[in-house]
Amino acid sequence: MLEIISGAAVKKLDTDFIAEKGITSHRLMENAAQAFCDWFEGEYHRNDKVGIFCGHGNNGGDGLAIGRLLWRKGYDVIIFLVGGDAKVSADCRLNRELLPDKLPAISMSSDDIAHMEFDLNVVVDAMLGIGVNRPLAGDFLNMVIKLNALPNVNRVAVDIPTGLPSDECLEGEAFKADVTVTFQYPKFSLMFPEHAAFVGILHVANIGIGNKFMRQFSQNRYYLQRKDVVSRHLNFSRFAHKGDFGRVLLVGGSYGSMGAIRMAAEASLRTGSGLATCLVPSCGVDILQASLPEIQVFSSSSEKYLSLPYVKEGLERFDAVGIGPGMGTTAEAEDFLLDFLMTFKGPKVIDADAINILARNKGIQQYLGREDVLTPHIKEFERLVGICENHKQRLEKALEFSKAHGCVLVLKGAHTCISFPDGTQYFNSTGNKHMATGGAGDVLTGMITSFLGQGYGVKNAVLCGVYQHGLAGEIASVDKKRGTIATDIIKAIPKSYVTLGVD
Ligand SMILES: NC(=O)C1=CN([C@@H]2O[C@H](COP(=O)(O)OP(=O)(O)OC[C@H]3O[C@@H](n4cnc5c(N)ncnc54)[C@H](O)[C@@H]3O)[C@@H](O)[C@H]2O)[C@H](O)CC1
Ligand SMILES: [K+]
Repeated sequence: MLEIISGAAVKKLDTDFIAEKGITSHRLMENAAQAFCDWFEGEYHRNDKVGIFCGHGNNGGDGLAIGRLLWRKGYDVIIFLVGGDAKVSADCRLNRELLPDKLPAISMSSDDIAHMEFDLNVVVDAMLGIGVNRPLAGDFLNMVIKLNALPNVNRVAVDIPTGLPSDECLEGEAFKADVTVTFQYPKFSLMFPEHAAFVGILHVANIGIGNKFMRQFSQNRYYLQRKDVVSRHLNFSRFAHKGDFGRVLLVGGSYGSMGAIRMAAEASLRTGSGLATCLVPSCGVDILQASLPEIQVFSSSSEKYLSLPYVKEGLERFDAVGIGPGMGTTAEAEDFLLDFLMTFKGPKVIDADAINILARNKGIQQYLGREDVLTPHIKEFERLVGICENHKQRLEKALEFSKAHGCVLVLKGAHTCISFPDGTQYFNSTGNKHMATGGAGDVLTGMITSFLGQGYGVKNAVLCGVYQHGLAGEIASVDKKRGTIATDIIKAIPKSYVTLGVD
């Protein structure tokens, strides 16, 4: 599991690593530059005009080494040196000295920054990295504003966009990257939605520092990747029958909002549940049976409202429950929900309106257990805990909530953050902007419920569910882009197993 450590710890991390390996800091910078170039070669052509904007610290040193390596590979490179007379770091100086004579390198005066015209296809930002310690001003600020405004260029940030602090929220301006190639581990602030427009697509480049070195700086924050998920999947024997894959119950729906529960149910089947049942008000029975013949439907006696007594006796037959999608927040829905949560003690995913209802109730702890998973998006989350100043505070409150209530909290969004009562937080690496579409959350509810029902422990169920939901979204959007809708994500769930090599 890849650690997300603080920017402040990186200096010590580097020192420990190079001491143990008996290499120089210059060698580590060369590794970083090489890792960047390996990625770059897969993305850009030799005839692209590449401008590399280098500062005076080690981020600038990376940029210079990148320039030298790309130039040797035959790329059309120009180096721009930004930062005037500021003190140059030792490795940055060494890389300035190593620049081949024929590789053009221009020192940018304030006047150049104001007036120079650029003819570039790719802008590589290596002005400032995680050493940034104040808002941008002067030459750096003017350069960033100018580069952000250039039309028709691809913008790539080295390690972190210039101006973004690694652990805090941005104050002032920063470079707006289309892609950020970050070294070794994603910096904490790259996970904040406020920074999405600056970070662009995130790529993590391995520069060879093993987890062993990172672990001593652990902050119990992890970046969830493919390799962490595959081994968490259960294997089923060829003699398995449908009961072995779990019976799940999806509870919710109301007049005009029956699609949400239908999507959750279909997602649970596509994730592998043996049997899926929906519990809905009776106005939903025909809709669900006609649109999803693979499920069973239980209904309350009421046309409009969910009720429990009718099914109370049969609840223990279900291995897991997903509750909330489309349920509404009426007083009737509230009575039903609270009664249901007190009755069914098995693992549950609590989503959407079920969260909104819990948010207006005091003492919600009594309704939540260690196998329960809440899946709010940001607005639902703030109904639970109050308005937050920024995402950093939201992440702190998510962890506090999980610890205080002993349940799992999945804060949805780009880099969905999963908080566990043991104090750990996991940030998801899959998914993209095309998943911001109505019903995507219902699909996630169905997927996590399915894994819980299949007998996955709660940690594995949530990590697999969140990662694979994002992966299915990526697969679905390959040929649909902004036309991707939630049912496309459901259809892509089987392919996500294929991609992971899980049968
Ligand atoms: N293990 C790794 O991840 C490695 C990362 N590397 C790269 O090194 C940078 C961090 O380098 P550092 O020298 O510490 O910091 P910067 O290059 O970001 O620059 C610091 C420099 O800038 C001054 N400064 C700070 N804020 C401002 C500002 N707003 N305006 C002007 N100047 C500012 C500060 O005082 C310093 O003088 C990391 O991001 C990676 O890119 C290495 O390659 C090795 C391995
Ligand atoms: K940078």
